[in-house]
Amino acid sequence: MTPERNSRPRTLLILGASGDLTQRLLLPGLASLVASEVPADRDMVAGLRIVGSGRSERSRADWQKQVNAALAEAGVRAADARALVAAADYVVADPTSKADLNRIIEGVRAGLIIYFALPPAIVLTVADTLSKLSAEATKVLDTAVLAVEKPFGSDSRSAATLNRRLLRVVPEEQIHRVDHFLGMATVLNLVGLRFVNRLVEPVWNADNVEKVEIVYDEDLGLEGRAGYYDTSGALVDMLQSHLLQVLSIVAMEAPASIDPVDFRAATAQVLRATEVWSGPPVLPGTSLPSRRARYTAGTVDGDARSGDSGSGDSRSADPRSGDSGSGEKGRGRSMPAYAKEKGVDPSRETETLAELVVEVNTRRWAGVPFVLRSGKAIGVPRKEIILTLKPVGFVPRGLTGTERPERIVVGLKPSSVTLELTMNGDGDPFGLDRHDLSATLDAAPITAYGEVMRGVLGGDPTLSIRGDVAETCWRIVAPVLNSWRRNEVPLEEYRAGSEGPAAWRRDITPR
Ligand SMILES: NC(=O)C1=CN([C@@H]2O[C@H](COP(=O)(O)OP(=O)(O)OC[C@H]3O[C@@H](n4cnc5c(N)ncnc54)[C@H](OP(=O)(O)O)[C@@H]3O)[C@@H](O)[C@H]2O)C=CC1
Ligand SMILES: O=C1O[C@H](COP(=O)(O)O)[C@@H](O)[C@H](O)[C@H]1O
Repeated sequence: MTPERNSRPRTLLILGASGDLTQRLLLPGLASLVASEVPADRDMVAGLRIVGSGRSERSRADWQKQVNAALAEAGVRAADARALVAAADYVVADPTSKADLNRIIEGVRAGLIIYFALPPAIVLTVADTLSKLSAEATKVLDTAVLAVEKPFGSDSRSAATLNRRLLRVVPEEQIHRVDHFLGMATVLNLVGLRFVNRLVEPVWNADNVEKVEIVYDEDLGLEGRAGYYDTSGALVDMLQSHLLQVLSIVAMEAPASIDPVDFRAATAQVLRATEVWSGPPVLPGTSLPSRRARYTAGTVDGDARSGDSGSGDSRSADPRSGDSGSGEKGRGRSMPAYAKEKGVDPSRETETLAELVVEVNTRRWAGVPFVLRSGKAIGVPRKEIILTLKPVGFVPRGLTGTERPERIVVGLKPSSVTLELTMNGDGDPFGLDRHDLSATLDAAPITAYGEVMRGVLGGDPTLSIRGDVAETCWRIVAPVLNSWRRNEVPLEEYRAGSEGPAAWRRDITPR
């Protein structure tokens, strides 16, 4: 049975609608489609019934207000929002209860999309519950699409189990494994940048590239998400999922087309060839291919250059801010030490900053280290991909200032592409300096989650993670998770608002 694509009316059932993901990302993503100037986007959401569900008591009117607020925030005119808001409904239900799910799903008369906006720990139970529903509900599920968030399982085995159990509910083509980094405009732009530009395409390989860094450093802290984050940490939250997906596009061969089969085969090939780095040390100060650290108290104010190594000394927090910490976004915020955040179990040794070096064992990339890094509470957020190029084979005698390598820097947020070139500096034509050729891209009108929703609602799996790939990503990081569990890699500290432990700072190529 094929999913009912774009058949209208359809019902989007969000399980866990009272949560952070729904509020901050899913509804704004949907709203960006409604606000889109592209008719096909608006078409995708026209006639949609957005049903929120959760155990929390909540009224239909409250939910409609929340949907309406997201639409208004995206600039949707009240007249255009009216039908969607009026059709929106909220059902108090436990997603692990058969009776509750039967009650909701039996009533669905049109194409059903179920979005699991739920803590990863209960996803398997919910999948199992879905596989045991009444005949009437099961009939509705026959054509349903299931959208499942990351992290998908907690290791290769549990990911394989989850795959099998989801397949008891719907076939693979109706499962959408979400990774919103694949919906980021800049990540998708990599495909065009890499494969269409004569200047870029020929240098994108081990003959020309010394090192690739994929960095996603955020100034945000825990943001009240201890329940989830404290059991995952930076490696699982960011590297195992998002950054490996970015790597798969950075390193893939040109697919024959950008249809889902070709595109996903090309990215899967990269991840199947990816392993923890086994070559000579890449991260200075350690012979290991990974490092981890967590933040101590500090102030995130954007001026991190004087950051220290994270002594755990809460005196570095800004006493004037009166801010209790990471519950808010923005700058100039004092943050408590991660270990003192509400809901954190300090004995878990959860890392908030992780670095991992991997290799991609393909003809194109063998021998090139790929450094993945992501941290929270970092003073100067950096979200970019940096390709450091190898020096040219010959430099005419007399040219000076050629030591600094050229780089291609792709900004993930904000979106930009910069070619860092060596050219003549002021005055002396043969004394060279670094100059940037930079293009800043306008913010995409469709958010990354809007792009995800486009795929989910449109039944297009191009940006959905294949089931086997979800398992592969765990295989890649398993040796690191194991060595961290065995305490072979020390958990270092950095002050919130700094750039990470002092000893690490020089390693990520400075801008
Ligand atoms: N938040 C984010 O920034 C991002 C989140 N994600 C992913 O999205 C998913 C959801 O994240 P998020 O919204 O932050 O999660 P939350 O912790 O906010 O949980 C979402 C909802 O799930 C329900 N819930 C919690 N525990 C249970 C339980 N034991 N049984 C049944 N329902 C439960 C709660 O609703 P109620 O109590 O009303 O039932 C809660 O509001 C996760 O997989 C996460 O990794 C992905 C990218 C970003
Ligand atoms: O999935 C997640 O992503 C966000 C970072 O993505 P962004 O689009 O919000 O910048 C990260 O903060 C969060 O911890 C993680 O769960």
